[in-house]
Amino acid sequence: MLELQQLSIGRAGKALFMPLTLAISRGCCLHIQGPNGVGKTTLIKTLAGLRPIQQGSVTWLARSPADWGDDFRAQLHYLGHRDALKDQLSPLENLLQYAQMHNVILSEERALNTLVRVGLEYCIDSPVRRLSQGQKRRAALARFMAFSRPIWLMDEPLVALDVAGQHELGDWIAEHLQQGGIAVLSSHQNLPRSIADAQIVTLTPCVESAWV
Ligand SMILES: Nc1ncnc2c1ncn2[C@@H]1O[C@H](COP(=O)(O)OP(=O)(O)OP(=O)(O)O)[C@@H](O)[C@H]1O
Repeated sequence: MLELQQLSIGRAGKALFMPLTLAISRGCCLHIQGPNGVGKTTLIKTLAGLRPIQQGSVTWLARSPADWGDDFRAQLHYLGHRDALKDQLSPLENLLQYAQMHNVILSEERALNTLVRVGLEYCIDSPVRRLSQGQKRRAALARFMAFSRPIWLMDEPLVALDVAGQHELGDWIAEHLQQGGIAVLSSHQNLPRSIADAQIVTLTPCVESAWV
């Protein structure tokens, strides 16, 4: 279970949204909603361990990210606004290099199968700089599918995907949930039907001024 207890995060010393307390069980998807600038991206980055927690706590399986240490990063896949791909490398090279950087054994056969599954069969060997935005997003999502990690954190994952791709992504997330994973995502759009029953949290802008 991923638990947030009275979690407050901020920018420039100011809390962004009212403290958040919630629990996400295995097999569940959390859809983070809220107006522009309320802090959805910042929250997801914080859950990914990319930004500090100012107040409150986050625990995964009852241990804080600090307790997990370096092992915490291995519990999750993170997709940000940028697809974090190397432009000069192909989707296949990106995927294999990503696995190597994370000390994961990934055979070329499995990497190829994954890229076919995400719809990149015709551009497996093209440099990423020649791909469309939607193809880049699919290449980034291939990481999630190539090797299993229990926590999927996705910031606006539907952006740039065509309608079919949005439904495919919904199906991939639903499959991940069926396997006992959890997913936390932000989206201004309605979620695809296969994950439309996601738990929703709407961030409320914090009107109070600053940290104590
Ligand atoms: N690099 C930065 N430095 C300082 N403040 C920032 C930075 N990035 C974002 N912010 C501020 O942090 C707040 C939260 O931004 P964030 O991107 O998390 O919001 P969001 O809810 O994801 O917004 P949107 O729906 O527009 O994507 C905003 O008020 C923004 O101005």
